[in-house]
Amino acid sequence: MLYSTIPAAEKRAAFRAALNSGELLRMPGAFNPLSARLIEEKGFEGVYISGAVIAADLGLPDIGLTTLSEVAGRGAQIARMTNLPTLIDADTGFGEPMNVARTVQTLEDAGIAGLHIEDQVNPKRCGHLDGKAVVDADTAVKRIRAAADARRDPNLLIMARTDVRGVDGLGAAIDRAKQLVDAGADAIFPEAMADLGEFEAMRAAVSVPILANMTEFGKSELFSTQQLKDVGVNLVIYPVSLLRIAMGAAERGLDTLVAEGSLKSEVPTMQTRARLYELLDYAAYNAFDTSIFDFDVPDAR
Ligand SMILES: C[C@](O)(C(=O)O)[C@H](CC(=O)O)C(=O)O
Ligand SMILES: [Mg+2]
Repeated sequence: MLYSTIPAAEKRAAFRAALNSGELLRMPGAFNPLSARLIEEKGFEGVYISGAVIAADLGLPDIGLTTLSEVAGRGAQIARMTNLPTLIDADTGFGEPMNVARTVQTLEDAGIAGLHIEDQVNPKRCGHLDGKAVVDADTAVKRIRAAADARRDPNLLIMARTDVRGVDGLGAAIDRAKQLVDAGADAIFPEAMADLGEFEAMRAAVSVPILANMTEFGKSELFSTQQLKDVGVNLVIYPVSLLRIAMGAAERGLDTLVAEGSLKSEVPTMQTRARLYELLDYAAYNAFDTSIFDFDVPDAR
């Protein structure tokens, strides 16, 4: 009931320990707060909070239109739903290095366990699209340094994402990743890797944990968890997958309603009321209520 029972600092410490365990952490993207609950219940190790999903949820393309307040607000709503660590997409950090510092503190206050900041220029775009541009090394390093210096909880994970692979190739992406680690990045998100060999090369080049982005309809093939584990990837995200699944189902349901005039044939595909209430832990709220009002006052009548 009321969800997360673990303070943010403990989630961050657990996230750090898990990242160093040698296991592959699987973090599907929660497309709303309740889905974080589902992710936890199904046995995943963490919850990802995608910038593309937050933007799409607001009916916006993922080109840096969302604000820090919107992202932190949604991040807090999702983080409070789960005892798992959450990793949030902080895009380019919402401005200059000073803004990045504020972003880090705001997301820390939102109860997030880790965040990633990328080296694209503003306006940014999805890392799997063509025509991206990146900032120079000096600016990218300043963003990460500002982020690392700003956190108050040393366990807040600062992950540097580099989009250089899609612009200047793998060699340049590896050089950039090394600079970002030297600047204080605790982990590297190499965006738009072409194949497993590229992940392997990145793994060999840096000493910190690395992330694989298994977003559909992108530049990377959808590798299995075993394949990613075998090349030494530490964390895998499925950022937009649950949104795509849910929106696909919503669209099919609406088509059925139009075609058949009722949703009767869709009912077997729906989450039942009982299952929804189970996820919400509805029964516990009833019990809580009872414990408040179930008392005996002999002289009250
Ligand atoms: C990971 C990502 O940054 C996101 O916002 O979820 C996106 C995902 C996507 O658009 O498929 C990305 O740039 O890869
Ligand atoms: Mg993003």
